[in-house]
Amino acid sequence: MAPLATPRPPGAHNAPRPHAVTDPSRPAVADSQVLALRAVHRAASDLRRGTPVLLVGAEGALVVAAAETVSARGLAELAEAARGPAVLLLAPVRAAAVLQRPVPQAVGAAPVGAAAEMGVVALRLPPSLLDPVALRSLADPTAERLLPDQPERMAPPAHALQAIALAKLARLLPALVVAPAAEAVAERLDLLAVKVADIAAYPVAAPASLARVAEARVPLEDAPEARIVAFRAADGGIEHLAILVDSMAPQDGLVPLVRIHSECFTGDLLGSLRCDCGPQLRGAIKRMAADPAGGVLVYLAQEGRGIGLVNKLRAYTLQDQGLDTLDANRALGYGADERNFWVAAEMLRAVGVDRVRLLTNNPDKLAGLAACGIAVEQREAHQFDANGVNDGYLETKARRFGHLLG
Ligand SMILES: Nc1nc2c(ncn2[C@@H]2O[C@H](COP(=O)(O)OP(=O)(O)OP(=O)(O)O)[C@@H](O)[C@H]2O)c(=O)[nH]1
Ligand SMILES: [Zn+2]
Repeated sequence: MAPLATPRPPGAHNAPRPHAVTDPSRPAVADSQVLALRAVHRAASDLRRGTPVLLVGAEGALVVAAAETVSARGLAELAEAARGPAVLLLAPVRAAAVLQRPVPQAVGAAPVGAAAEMGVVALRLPPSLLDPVALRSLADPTAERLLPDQPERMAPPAHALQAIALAKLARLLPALVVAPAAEAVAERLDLLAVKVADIAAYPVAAPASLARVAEARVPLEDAPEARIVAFRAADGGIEHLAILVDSMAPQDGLVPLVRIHSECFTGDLLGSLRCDCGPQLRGAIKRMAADPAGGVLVYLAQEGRGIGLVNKLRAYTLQDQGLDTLDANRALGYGADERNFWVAAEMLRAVGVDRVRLLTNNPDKLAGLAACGIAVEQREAHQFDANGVNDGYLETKARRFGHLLG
């Protein structure tokens, strides 16, 4: 299926997009954009290390550290750079659990994708809670312990939403200890500064910078002519893969089968019975090889519907305590589905595909891909039987995510 491996000429696509995916040897990404992506990625890495970072915008600077990772040293740096008391930022559903009462934003039964998944709540922290163990307990519903004091609700500071967005990009729990910052002190402490506008732009700007970095023939059991193409964004983040599956009975001019598959370490590699990812992955490749149009499987490095493997394991713990897959995500402070479909759309265009027959049961994927400029000409159902363990998971996808059956 040679055309799949050849990028289309610019302008061949139906819908507008922010940037073209380019040859890595001739990056079309502006230097300023590379710097912005790099700053966001570095700030996310610092949060993961427990180091505070500075969020800078028109409304001043906020020094922030992730509640999950911050150490005593990080808290001391934060206190030194602060010019006001530290507060804890939490997603509304987590804040409601900590306060043991509803907060106005937390509408537990709201539909997927509703505004209830946005928002942030700020809590005043008494000194007894400014401690790494207490902060982890406040952030993580799977690590709760009895605390000496209760935090109180207050108005969130400027840049609070962007702080939550940065924690999510870092695949950390969206829970941050923050304070208004003295920029000069933060600079002296060598804390990294990132612009809030760059955090806001990142979900579209990073995929727009994807470049093909490697490509190889990898014969698969069900698709002997398969090729894998690797893509890397200018921030240096983890690579995404496109698996090009040639048809065993090719016919030119047909719309290819496409599957957007989010990484699932447990299901794809280990054969976990909690989900249906393994059968869907292997089944998609098999179907593509048998289809006259062949296909592309986009393998997104967005484990756990974009919350990361560690948070997915936490979500499993909560599911073992009785929550379903959707409420478990929300209890952690995440939305039901945090994936970024720009990544998939840019990769498809880069391999010459802008019209697809999408293998999915998920209506949000159809809409998400279409919103990123890919013409979804048809949906192909991609259902596998329940296995005795994932029955409740599949039932929740049908009932609460609106998955289409058949
Ligand atoms: N957060 C979370 N992610 C899960 C859970 N179970 C599976 N996943 C992740 O869900 C993703 C797989 O979703 P998809 O196969 O794209 O399924 P879908 O969105 O339900 O849609 P289709 O399979 O296309 O119909 C993978 O990244 C899995 O790691 C869970 O209980 N919680
Ligand atoms: Zn899975």
